[in-house]
Amino acid sequence: MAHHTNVLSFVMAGGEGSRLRPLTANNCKPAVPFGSGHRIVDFVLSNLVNSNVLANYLLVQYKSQSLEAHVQRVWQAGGQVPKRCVTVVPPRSGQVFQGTADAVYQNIDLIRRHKPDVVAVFGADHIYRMDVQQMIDFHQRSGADATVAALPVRLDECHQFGIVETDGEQRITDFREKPKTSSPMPGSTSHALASMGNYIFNADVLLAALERAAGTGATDFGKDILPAMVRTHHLAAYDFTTNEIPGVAGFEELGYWRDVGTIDAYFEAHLDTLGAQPRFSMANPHWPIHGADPTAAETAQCHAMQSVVGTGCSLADGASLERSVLRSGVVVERGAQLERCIVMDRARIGSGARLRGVIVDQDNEVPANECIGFDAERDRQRFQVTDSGVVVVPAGFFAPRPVVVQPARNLLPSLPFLRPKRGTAGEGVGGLGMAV
Ligand SMILES: Nc1ncnc2c1ncn2[C@@H]1O[C@H](COP(=O)(O)OP(=O)(O)O[C@H]2O[C@H](CO)[C@@H](O)[C@H](O)[C@H]2O)[C@@H](O)[C@H]1O
Repeated sequence: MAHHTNVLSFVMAGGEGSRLRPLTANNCKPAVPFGSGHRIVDFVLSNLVNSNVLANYLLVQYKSQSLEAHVQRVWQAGGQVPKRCVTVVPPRSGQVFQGTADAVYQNIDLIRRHKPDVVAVFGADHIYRMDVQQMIDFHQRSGADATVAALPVRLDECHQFGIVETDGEQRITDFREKPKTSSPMPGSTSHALASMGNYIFNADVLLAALERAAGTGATDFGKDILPAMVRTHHLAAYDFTTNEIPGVAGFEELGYWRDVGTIDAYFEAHLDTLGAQPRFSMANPHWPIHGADPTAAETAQCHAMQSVVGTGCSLADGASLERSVLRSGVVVERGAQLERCIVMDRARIGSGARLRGVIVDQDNEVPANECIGFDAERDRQRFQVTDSGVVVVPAGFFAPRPVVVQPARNLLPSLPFLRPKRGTAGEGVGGLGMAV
């Protein structure tokens, strides 16, 4: 039965995340922070590990340093999750992953070595809960060669997704990657069935498909492999809306799933997690999202005024928070007001500052009485502002004051080589992400 199925997973974490700029200036997309203590990659990894899939390979390439450090701390050290349940795999030196299928092809030896029954190929960029075992059960029951997880999306969003058509019995009859237009799915006038970028393959089918594709320029599952497989194989669509997660509250959105590929989608998904009756609750003990510092949830976190506050934050008298997320070590000085804001680790908000609809990235000390999010014209002159008016203060914009090491003045003239270049100690702090 499915629970004894040997599963190997590849999690695709090599995306550049260009539409999340400037948040991806120092992080790849899966490493971008989410909520008060997580990173985006924690959702897919929690889903796999909670589903008892314990052999997971995370395929990385761009700006993967912060991702690797995070995976090492949370997913390899043991503690919250079984030890070494995730292995990070960058391309071999001098190589790049040309696309998702090429990334798996370059690691085909892992499939040969593990000899799994099925291979799960999952994206790393989404906010959701999913019991992967239920998808594997469905895959095996339907007798498919490969199964694509799918859910309805609005027709005007179809150009962002792989769109599947089925015969009504969950067998895929057509797969088109990001089509300009789509027709609605049966029984709907407004929605079509989209691929979530999560696939289950029978291992032998995947091996053969990758070998066949190699050298033909077919490098991507969505663009090349799946559309071709529809004609030669039995492909099934797994209906994500039937996936059942324990502990989901009645007020939450059924089948919550968000592609946080743009700043607006990323910002909205944060708001979805806030309040007493969130659309998506971060605190479900039956299906935990691992990755945050455990003390964050227990001791330092408070939900006052529909906000979350990460570990080691400090809020001065009269500071006010509304529908906001503070990550760890954030300082909000006296009288500062934050409304609908995401403040990244260790940023400081000066006294009396007023921020509304703002993402403050790391390495910022917002000056006292600064005002952002109230004057769109002025904001646009200084910052990136999204279509829905979210302002992004990039890392290092309000550079923290460097720590100046006082040189021993009387020694300097005779020992010029000791003269600190613009404050030695400040270099590490002030030197980060200073391009803006
Ligand atoms: N060269 C590479 N090496 C390793 N990892 C890489 C990679 N390039 C991208 N990735 C990762 O693979 C996943 C898919 O990203 P892609 O950019 O390939 O496709 P996209 O998300 O646009 O569409 C996909 O996901 C949507 C759902 O969001 C589907 O509808 C659509 O059919 C599907 O192609 C992401 O997690 C990304 O980080």
